[in-house]
Amino acid sequence: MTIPKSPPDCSIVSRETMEEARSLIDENRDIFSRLQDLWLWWNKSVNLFSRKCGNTELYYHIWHSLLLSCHNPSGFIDDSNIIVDAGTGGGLPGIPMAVACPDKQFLLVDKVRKKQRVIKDISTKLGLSNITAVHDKIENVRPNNKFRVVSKHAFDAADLLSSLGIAPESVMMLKGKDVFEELDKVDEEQVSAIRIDEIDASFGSFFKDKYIVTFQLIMPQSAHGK
Ligand SMILES: C[S@@+](CC[C@H](N)C(=O)[O-])C[C@H]1O[C@@H](n2cnc3c(N)ncnc32)[C@H](O)[C@@H]1O
Repeated sequence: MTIPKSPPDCSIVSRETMEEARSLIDENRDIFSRLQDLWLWWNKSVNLFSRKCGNTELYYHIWHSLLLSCHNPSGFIDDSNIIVDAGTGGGLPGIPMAVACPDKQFLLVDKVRKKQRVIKDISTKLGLSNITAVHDKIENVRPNNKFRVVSKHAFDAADLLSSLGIAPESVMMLKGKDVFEELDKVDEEQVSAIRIDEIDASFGSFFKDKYIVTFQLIMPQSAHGK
């Protein structure tokens, strides 16, 4: 397996995927608008986003998150019904993904207890019964069925892969351009394939230098227990 070292090795997230994610926001305008209100309310007392964060930034956070639902590189994404959001913070990408995929179960994991209070409150108020808030380190999370992991701006790629308590089917991360340095540290024996897709910055400056990185793992679940 070759680990991509620099942007020229990347594919581009397709325009169809970008548009599909944007359409999901339009189709769910009411619930996302209530979500933004709840986030802004909670952000006054719990540090979820920067203090300057407003509706425009939250709109792009939602769009970024939905890209992780819509992006489906052939052969990389499995049919796992459980999706673990590692380092979810205030619920990104997990809450928007749970709105977009009501048939999947989402475990939103964060090691900070007060962030889990936020997730529980928002899930209840929005009626999202497919979200479970998990207050724990990702290292300790061990779903008992096939699962995949998503994560947005929360972990160094190599650190996340080595932290997982048991192996998911795949790991998909939204990352900045620092990902290329992080890939140097990835254990090649842990992954069978890596794919990197650059997000099309012609959709706006919030997409500049953003990448979706997808890993297929080869470690058998039983052999990776810690
Ligand atoms: C920079 S925030 C990103 C939050 C969110 N994903 C977003 O895009 O806004 C990183 C989050 O990861 C959580 N975190 C860091 N290490 C963790 C670990 N080992 N297990 C679970 N959560 C962790 C932190 O508590 C924090 O809420």
